[in-house]
Amino acid sequence: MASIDVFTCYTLAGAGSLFGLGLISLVRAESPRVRRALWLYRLAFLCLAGFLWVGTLPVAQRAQGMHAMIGVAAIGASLLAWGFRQLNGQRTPPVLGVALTLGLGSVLWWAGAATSDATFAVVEASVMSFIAVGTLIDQGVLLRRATVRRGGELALLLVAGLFSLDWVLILWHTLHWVGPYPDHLLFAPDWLLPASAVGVGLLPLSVASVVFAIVNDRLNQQLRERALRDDLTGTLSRRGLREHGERMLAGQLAGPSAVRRDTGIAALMMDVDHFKAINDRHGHQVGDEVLRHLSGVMTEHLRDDALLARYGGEEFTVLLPVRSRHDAETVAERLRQAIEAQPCDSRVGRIRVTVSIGVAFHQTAHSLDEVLSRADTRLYEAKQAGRNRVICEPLAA
Ligand SMILES: Nc1nc2c(ncn2[C@@H]2O[C@H](COP(=O)(O)OP(=O)(O)OP(=O)(O)O)[C@@H](O)[C@H]2O)c(=O)[nH]1
Repeated sequence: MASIDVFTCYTLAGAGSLFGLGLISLVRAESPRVRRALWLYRLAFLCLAGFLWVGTLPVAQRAQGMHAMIGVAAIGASLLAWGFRQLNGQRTPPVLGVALTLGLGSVLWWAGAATSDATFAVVEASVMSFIAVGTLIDQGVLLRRATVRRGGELALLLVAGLFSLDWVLILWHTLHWVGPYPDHLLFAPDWLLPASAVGVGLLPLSVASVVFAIVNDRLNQQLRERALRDDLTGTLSRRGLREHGERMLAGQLAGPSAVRRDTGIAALMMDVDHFKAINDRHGHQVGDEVLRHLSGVMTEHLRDDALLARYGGEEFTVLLPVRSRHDAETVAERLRQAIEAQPCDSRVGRIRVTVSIGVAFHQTAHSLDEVLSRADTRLYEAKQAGRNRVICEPLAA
């Protein structure tokens, strides 16, 4: 005899799904993609909440109730898998998602109504194994491709792994089953039954809490990122430059801004020439347009590995990995020329802008403040020398 009543676990699964529904409804997301994912999770938990109904049926009606519920549970599990894809930015065409989800549920309802109990059991175990293993593979591939792996996503992968293992074992035992048809419909030997039942019971609970944690974690990340951005231009703010810049200097940035062993870092301090005159002549709003235009031109001409920040009023800073002093000077000169060549098409017409740039190099043991201050000194020299030019610190500096 199994030491645990499977129907108690089904009731737990139903209650856990309702809890999950409540938990997911508490999450607020800004991105439409995440909002769609949350709707898929809500629908999934609504389907799985049907287990609560089965748990409360009189014993004589439970088998029939389970036949109906297993189709709904397959729809729920399929929606969970679809929700995870959506959460991770993978586009699943809605037609495909709906067709697969309803298709799997229909196969089970058809098998429950039109085939023998033994055939239904095999179809049930096959469909659930297909969803579980498919989800596991899909999540594994998505996480392998992801640039950042966080604990929440790995926890979800672990849940999918355990769920898959459970269903593959159930499938194997169902195919080799001899004996009467169990009314709880889990074809597993006594040693596996409690684990499978608890697994079914805990799946919605664990998925709901992990998804809740993932979405909240991303929201916090977004808020943090926003705090590091400048509202007007969308470039890094001074605080953002400090945070990302310190990490770039320490060689801790991953992705395109990672600094390789053979590269140094150049700091460019750039100031718009006679910006006050633009404000005075056309007003602050046009001045703001010019600043947005400048950040657009610079973003266009900088590689992905550069950090661009608005350091203050009309002063911008660029930090970028370079192989040599010559490279840094080339990048700075390219930016200066691009800005000079591309006037700002503002509401009052075309406005020509030039910039002065000071360049310094990061050497080991130099702090961010120190290297920025050296670049600032060169910027001052560029202004003194007549503006619209690049001045680079000499090699020995
Ligand atoms: N529109 C706008 N203007 C700003 C902003 N922040 C600072 N400013 C203006 O930028 C101007 C900077 O002027 P100055 O520091 O005198 O320098 P400049 O006129 O560019 O002259 P040089 O730097 O010497 O070439 C000031 O008029 C500030 O009010 C901003 O966010 N938007």
